[in-house]
Amino acid sequence: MSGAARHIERLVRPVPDWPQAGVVFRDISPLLGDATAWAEVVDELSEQIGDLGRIDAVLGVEARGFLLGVAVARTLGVGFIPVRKAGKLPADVVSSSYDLEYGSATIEMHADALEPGARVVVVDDVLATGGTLQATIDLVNRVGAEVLATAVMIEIDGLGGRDLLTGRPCLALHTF
Ligand SMILES: O=P(O)(O)OC[C@H]1O[C@H](OP(=O)(O)OP(=O)(O)O)[C@H](O)[C@@H]1O
Ligand SMILES: Nc1ncnc2[nH]cnc12
Repeated sequence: MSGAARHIERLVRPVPDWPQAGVVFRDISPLLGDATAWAEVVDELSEQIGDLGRIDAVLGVEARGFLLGVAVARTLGVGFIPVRKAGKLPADVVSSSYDLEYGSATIEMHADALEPGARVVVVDDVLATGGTLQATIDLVNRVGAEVLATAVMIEIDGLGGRDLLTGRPCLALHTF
């Protein structure tokens, strides 16, 4: 197990039956509060993304995807593009709706956020059903840019996320 995976195993708190019965919520708050562990997680994911070759930007999905995505973008020296829940971005947007482990949502990206042909990586904290990452890939495709890979700290096994995200690498530091 890598150093980052050990930190994730130790510092991500399982909360049973939240936000609804049957879901084990993986709370990253204790990990965010540990500066050394968080730095190692950000550095390890950034290194794996850096190995994929040149990228033009990192995308992250509101809200927890912002925390990791901004840190990874800064580490790699590329820009960060926010993908937000519906109704939050002020200029023209592209939208996509999806289902996740405990509900459904619509996400949006500014229509002019990416040049056609841009090569990006989408970063999030958790991969569960894959609905959020797949909807983000759809947004990127709609503006003519390319998702080289998706990258998460935590993959939740048994929810089909990895099977949904075929066609490009899906990096994950640890699986629960
Ligand atoms: O693979 P999926 O089934 O799509 O689930 C993963 C998504 O669920 C969580 O976000 P959530 O929508 O709960 O929003 P938050 O970041 O605002 O807490 C998590 O941060 C991922 O974005
Ligand atoms: N079980 C879970 N824990 C944390 N975030 C999630 N997003 C979707 N499912 C989740």
